[in-house]
Amino acid sequence: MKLLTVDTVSEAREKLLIAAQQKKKQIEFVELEEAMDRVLASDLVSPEPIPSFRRSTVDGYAVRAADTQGAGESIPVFLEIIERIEIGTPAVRMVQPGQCSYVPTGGMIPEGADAVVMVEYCEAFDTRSMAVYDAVSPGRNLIRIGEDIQEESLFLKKGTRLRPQEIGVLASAGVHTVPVYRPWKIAIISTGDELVPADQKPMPGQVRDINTYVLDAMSRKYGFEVVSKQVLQDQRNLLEKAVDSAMKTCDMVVVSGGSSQGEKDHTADVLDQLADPGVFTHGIALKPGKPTILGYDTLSETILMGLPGHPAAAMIVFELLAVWLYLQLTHQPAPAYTTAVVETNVASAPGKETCLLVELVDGDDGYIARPIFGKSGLMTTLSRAWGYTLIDMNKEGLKAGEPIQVILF
Ligand SMILES: Nc1nc2c(c(=O)[nH]1)N[C@H]1C(S)=C(S)[C@@H](COP(=O)(O)OP(=O)(O)OC[C@H]3O[C@@H](n4cnc5c(N)ncnc54)[C@H](O)[C@@H]3O)O[C@H]1N2
Ligand code: MOO
Repeated sequence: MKLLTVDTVSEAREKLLIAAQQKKKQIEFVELEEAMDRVLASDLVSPEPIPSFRRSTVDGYAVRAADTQGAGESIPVFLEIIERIEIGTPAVRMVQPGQCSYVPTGGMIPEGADAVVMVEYCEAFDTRSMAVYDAVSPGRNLIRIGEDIQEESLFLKKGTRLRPQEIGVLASAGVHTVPVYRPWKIAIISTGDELVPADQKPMPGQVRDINTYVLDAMSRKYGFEVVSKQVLQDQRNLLEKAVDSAMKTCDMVVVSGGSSQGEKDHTADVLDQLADPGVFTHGIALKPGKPTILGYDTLSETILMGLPGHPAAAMIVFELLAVWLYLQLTHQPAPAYTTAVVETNVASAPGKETCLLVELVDGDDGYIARPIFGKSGLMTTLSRAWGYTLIDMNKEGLKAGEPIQVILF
């Protein structure tokens, strides 16, 4: 086992990124129906404008706007009807001055016309002409060519997590096979002789397993594919076997517990022994989260992560490192944040970056961040938190009223 110095969060991130960039490109194509929640792996440029023809947004009469000037509720202008355009078929006849064509909602605007008057403002005068009671300006009640997506324009950026509205954009642009990042396969291993599943009543000295559930939920929230979840007794050979087998199939193996200095804390040794080059960080200048372990195996291209057993620390480290790394590599934006002023003075750990959990309450000039204090073994602190702020390791703390950035969970 190498002697390792403690890294700052940004040093640890940098090392993780360098390791993960060695992994092969991970792009696959999925059918549009399967693309929801996947992350786009290429910038998408439309070869054609959308819509490709001018469309009416109402049921009405396509007119030359200039012809309607002076029309009003009691003063109609009279226009000759030259065509009834059907939805889904091209408009045939050009609208000349003094003429109009009926057009349904979504129908093609004929040549010559530059606006549509809604049927409510039109009255048949005789079989061939229409009294129009509304003055419209050019462009009224129609969608221009390329108004949704311009020809040759970038309409969806690499790194976009596809929501239903993006599925709609892809459908409109005719992208039915979508380039997306292959989700990282992750194995979650929790260690501890004291752990029992959530559906069991713990005996004295035992606790219910939290981390497996939280890490599974976090992984799924951010789009990892969870391939295995195991809870192991604190036995080195069991951990070796589980990590060795997970490395064969996974992009990331996360072990919670056993990261510290106790007699049963084997995680760092095991990860370092099984991987090449192995562990590159054991200890981060972060509170909570100090005993974090990070490593990489070149042959299997696996990122290895040992998380502190304390549940709040495990979740925070996973968010700050595993999620951060995955978002970076898939070009996704960082989690959303808001600004707030901190409600009270807060002391921070000297020489360590402090992750301060906060609730947000409404103040006169925006949000007030109310700190949530509590040990990293307590899970409800995270459940109450709207988000967190990172206090720089060179700062002594925060002063009441100081503006901060709150990264939202
Ligand atoms: N002498 C020292 N002791 C400790 C140090 C230290 O620097 N010197 N660091 C403390 C800090 S900070 C943390 S965090 C923990 C990290 O410990 P481990 O990663 O070795 O984790 P464990 O000892 O296995 O567990 C710690 C704690 O968390 C509970 N736990 C573990 N796994 C789960 C789980 N899946 N679900 C729910 N709770 C879990 C476990 O029961 C312990 O209470 O070390 C400190 N000690
Ligand atoms: O720093 Mo440990 O990671 O609280 O609880």
